[in-house]
Amino acid sequence: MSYPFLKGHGTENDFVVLPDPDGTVHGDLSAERVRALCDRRAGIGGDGVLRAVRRDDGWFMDYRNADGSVSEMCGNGIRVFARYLHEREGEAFPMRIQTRDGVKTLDGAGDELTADMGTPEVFEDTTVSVGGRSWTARHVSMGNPHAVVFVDNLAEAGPLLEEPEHDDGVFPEGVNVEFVVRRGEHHVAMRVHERGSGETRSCGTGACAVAVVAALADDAPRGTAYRVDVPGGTLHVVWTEDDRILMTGPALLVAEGVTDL
Ligand SMILES: N[C@@H](CCC[C@H](N)C(=O)O)C(=O)O
Repeated sequence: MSYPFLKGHGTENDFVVLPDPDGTVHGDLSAERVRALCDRRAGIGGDGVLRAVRRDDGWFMDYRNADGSVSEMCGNGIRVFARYLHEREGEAFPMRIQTRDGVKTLDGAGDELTADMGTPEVFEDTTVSVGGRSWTARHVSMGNPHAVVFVDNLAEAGPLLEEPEHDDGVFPEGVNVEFVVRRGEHHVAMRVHERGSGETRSCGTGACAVAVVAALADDAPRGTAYRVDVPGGTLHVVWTEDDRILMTGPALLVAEGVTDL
């Protein structure tokens, strides 16, 4: 069976978009099909899949990681999803998109879009380890789980070929781990190992979690804008007076076609 797809990315966190307005094309999208689509040699290639399903009350972003697992939210993905809805489905900004972490509002013009990512939850410190080396990490939820580690050098954690070890009691469903350095005032850079996708070029929810931890460490007033550099570009994050996280960054559609994968 052939079906349409598009390919897009936000700061080089890349996704296969699957239009499935009636929910009839992919049914219960299998983990096996997601893995085949995301395969960078035998498939289209991507860090995840964004399945677009129209519900009675609006569009739902059915996000899957490259290994076929489900996540609550994807910050770069939702900007790409909004770009798709705007350019191909005629949806106007601001637009509301349903996710497993509730409804998110997307707005913007031109190349950059802003996502209202909701209210962060900050928990106790925890520990993550790579290659026998351990760091203290701050546990932050942006709907999905993050462990944020400040380091002296982004190379410190090595190549991140495997999921960092973590406390399964704290993160029973796994965790996204960000390693972060300071670049200047309200300016940080990060690497990420994403749950279900490996080391990627960017993570939007991760950038939000990082900005939250940096703002707390800086005792920064609400409304302070943080620049977060990732290997694939730059995101800007603001923690607002009303306790919401606004993330701004690029979202591009770069290809489309049909596949029978
Ligand atoms: N790349 C995403 C996060 C995708 C989900 C994550 N891997 C998880 O399992 O929680 C982003 O931009 O936020």
